[in-house]
Amino acid sequence: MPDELRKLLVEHFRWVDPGPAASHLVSDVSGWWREPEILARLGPALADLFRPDRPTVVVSPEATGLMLGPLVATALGVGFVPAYKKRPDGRLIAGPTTWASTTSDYRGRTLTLGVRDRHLRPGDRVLVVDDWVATGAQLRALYQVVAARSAEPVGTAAVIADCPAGLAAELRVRALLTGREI
Ligand SMILES: O=P(O)(O)OC[C@H]1O[C@H](OP(=O)(O)OP(=O)(O)O)[C@H](O)[C@@H]1O
Ligand SMILES: Nc1ncnc2[nH]cnc12
Repeated sequence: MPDELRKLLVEHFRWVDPGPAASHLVSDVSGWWREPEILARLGPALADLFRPDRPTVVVSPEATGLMLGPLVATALGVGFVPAYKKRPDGRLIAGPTTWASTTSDYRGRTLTLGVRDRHLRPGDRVLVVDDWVATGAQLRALYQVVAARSAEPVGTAAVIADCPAGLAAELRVRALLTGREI
């Protein structure tokens, strides 16, 4: 386990109080991108969690995942595919796209996540990468999208697994930190 990196991740993470109207603190991981050592080591550390599973592609949801996923894909020597969230303003993603809706996520939202069809091939071994797993709602929707494209979700590499061990096992989540450590 990369203990030095784990220490740096905790050090450069912030809980932020958005103000009196907010019901809970929000996470701020922006400090991770500002720290060159974290930026250099995070992709390889997450990639190592799944190297033996031989992923052929990395998929991550917007927004934070779009920064993290390419670091992991580069470390694995595979390609990267962004997953988009359907927008309330109706703006479309260009090209045929497979969508799946989430159950209620950690903020009580129901989201619809989509991936362009041409970027997932039958037989692809898909590694989902994200910063945080809470209810697993977004992961479940992404796994549905992957399966609908006849590809296989091998699991999820996350920085923080803030969920029960049973859920992490069911969704094949491997993480660098638990919710209690942050
Ligand atoms: O386990 P869940 O309940 O599905 O929640 C976890 C997801 O929620 C957060 O993203 P968010 O949608 O807040 O987007 P962000 O990356 O823009 O912060 C986080 O980055 C995960 O993608
Ligand atoms: N970014 C985040 N993702 C999931 N759960 C959270 N709880 C607080 N911040 C979070």
